[in-house]
Amino acid sequence: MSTAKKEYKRVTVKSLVEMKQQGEKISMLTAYDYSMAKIVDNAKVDVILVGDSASNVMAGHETTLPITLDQMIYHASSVIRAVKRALVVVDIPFGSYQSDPKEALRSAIRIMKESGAHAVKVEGGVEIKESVKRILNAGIPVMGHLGLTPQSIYKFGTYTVRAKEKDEADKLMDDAKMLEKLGCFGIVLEKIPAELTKKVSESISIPTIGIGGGKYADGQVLVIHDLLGMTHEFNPRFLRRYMNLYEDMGNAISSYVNDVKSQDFPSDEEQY
Ligand SMILES: Nc1nc(=O)c2c([nH]1)NC[C@@H]1CN(c3ccc(C(=O)N[C@@H](CCC(=O)O)C(=O)O)cc3)CN21
Ligand SMILES: CC(C)C(=O)C(=O)O
Ligand SMILES: [Mg+2]
Repeated sequence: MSTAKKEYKRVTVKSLVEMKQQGEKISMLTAYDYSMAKIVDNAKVDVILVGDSASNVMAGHETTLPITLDQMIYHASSVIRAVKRALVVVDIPFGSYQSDPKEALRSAIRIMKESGAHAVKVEGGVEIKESVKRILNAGIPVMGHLGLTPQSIYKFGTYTVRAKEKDEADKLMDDAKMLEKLGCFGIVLEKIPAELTKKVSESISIPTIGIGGGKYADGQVLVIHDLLGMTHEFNPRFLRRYMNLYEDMGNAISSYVNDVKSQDFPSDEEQY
């Protein structure tokens, strides 16, 4: 859209709001470890999310519920060591902010202090209003997350599209406006109709970041393992795969096994 794009040496929460004002779309991806974060940051992704999806893709759990605050801090510390440019946002995991605002602030402070992250993300709207306020009051930037909120999967039972009905859509709009008013710097909109994303994005001045939220979001986020094709049984419509690493890595590893078995590896040149 805009012609002369500004170069960002370091992306800050202010840069993201500026990008929205300039009509420059925001790119966001997950990373959970040092090596991957280095590649993602070098590719100039604007925001790196240390997502609680680590519970699925790193630990093999079925949902995001089991991952702990200590485990999130471990992932976030590894990512932070690699990152020079991106803004690093960390999911506060399930059970570390829902009980009360003081617990929420304690969890956010632990993440910031022990990992060196730049911001935190929490799921939900009016239900967690006081917690969001408390964290923001401590000077910690907060990103919201509305629509499909995986930490409350058992309330719904399925990962179907959210906010198709008017009452749910109205609540989402109210929640988005509330999060903006409180001072959040952005909101993830997961798996909701594109038209609702459009309405929300036009109604607030902070950027919306979609995952299955359609083309009108101010930015897009995906789980890195999905984009690279390392996950092969996860096939939602919103996912665009740029590689087939599950297959390619499998083939490379099979070749290694064959070379070891056939004594092709190591060769004379590969020994001392
Ligand atoms: N690998 C991975 N990628 C993700 O995007 C992701 C995770 N894990 N774990 C945490 C959450 C869960 N998320 C999800 C989970 C399922 C769907 C989904 O669309 N699932 C089904 C459809 C289910 C239905 O319609 O009932 C699909 O089509 O795969 C979307 C986002 C997004 N997050
Ligand atoms: C899918 C994104 C938005 C997320 O919350 C995660 O990766 O945990
Ligand atoms: Mg998450």
